[in-house]
Amino acid sequence: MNPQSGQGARAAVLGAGSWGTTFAKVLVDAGCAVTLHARRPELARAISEDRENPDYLPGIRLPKGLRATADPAEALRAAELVVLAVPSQSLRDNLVQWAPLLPPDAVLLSLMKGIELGTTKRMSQVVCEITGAGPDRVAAMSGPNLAREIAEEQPAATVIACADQQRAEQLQAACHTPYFRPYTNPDLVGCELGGAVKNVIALACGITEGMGFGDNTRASLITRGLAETARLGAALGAEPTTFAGLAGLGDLVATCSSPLSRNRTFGEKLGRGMTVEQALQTTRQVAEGVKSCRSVLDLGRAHGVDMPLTEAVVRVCHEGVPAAQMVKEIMSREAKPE
Ligand SMILES: NC(=O)C1=CN([C@@H]2O[C@H](COP(=O)(O)OP(=O)(O)OC[C@H]3O[C@@H](n4cnc5c(N)ncnc54)[C@H](O)[C@@H]3O)[C@@H](O)[C@H]2O)C=CC1
Ligand SMILES: O=C(CO)COP(=O)(O)O
Repeated sequence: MNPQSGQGARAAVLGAGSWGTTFAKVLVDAGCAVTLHARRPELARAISEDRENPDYLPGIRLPKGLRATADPAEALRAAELVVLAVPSQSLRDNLVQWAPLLPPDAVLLSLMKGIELGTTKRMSQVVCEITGAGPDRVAAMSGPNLAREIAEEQPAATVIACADQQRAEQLQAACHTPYFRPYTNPDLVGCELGGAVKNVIALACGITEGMGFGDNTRASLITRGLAETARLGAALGAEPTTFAGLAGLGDLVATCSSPLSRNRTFGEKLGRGMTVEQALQTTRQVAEGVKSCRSVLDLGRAHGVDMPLTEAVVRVCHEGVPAAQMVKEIMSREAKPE
């Protein structure tokens, strides 16, 4: 990648779901040469030839310059920027297969918002572990970025987090378009935690929405959700200001409020009385919080951080506790100062 500017970079986007496809379009619109990797050849063909991803972004016209392939080696050939956009819990398996194909100096950008089950690692930590890349080559993007709105070119901002400021600026230039405005932030830990925990809080918001509660409930959950995210961040060395920014409050507000959010929608189904299994059967795209609520809680416990909302979501999603009982338990916790 051009050391001064990432503009015009040769990029591979791995994962042709709703966000991978949308971000591939952003990169093309910003002037990059992009190849998108889809698992199924018929989807790769539809993206390249019909210029549509009918499974994940029906009705969105994709740019002419966007090529897609089902062959990861072809996507990765000579890539300077490699974008990872698969579900968090499948990153490790996917990356083990892709690692031998990665060009040695490529910059690796994670779009994922989750914490790995079992290891409690953030996605950038998994990327470093599997690829051997140092922190100067690994970045994460996070912010209020509901894919469909961005695919429709509705204005939005985001954060590119990387320990190396020059790298972050390269990536910023690589994806800056008239409708997509990236900021940089050196706080990778805070940005990744913000993205992962907001999915859990969005599930909680969906659950209460499904039970018929209104805006006071949602605002209370967003605010207390932010408090527990910031507590976790403090324990893990994140910058407190990150949580007041796009990757913290910004993403929480968007995800907890939008009917486009898969996590909120999933929660709504639980709040209306579906079981997790029933809700999963009606969900095609990933709702990361359903699995990550457990790894986020494990991470909190490992660092002695109290995360009552995350714990409540784990109890509803994985311990069979009815949503109404969960609300009662949360509301009757010991009274304390804010
Ligand atoms: N969709 C959105 O609005 C946004 C999503 N994200 C994050 O980006 C990441 C990717 O999300 P989306 O593209 O939305 O997900 P999606 O569910 O729309 O697509 C997932 C993609 O990963 C592929 N994949 C590879 N291995 C897989 C496996 N083992 N199981 C299931 N799918 C597999 C699928 O074929 C598909 O192309 C997630 O961590 C999500 O939280 C972040 C910002 C916005
Ligand atoms: O991360 C997102 C918005 O920033 C997308 O949220 P969902 O995964 O809940 O759809």
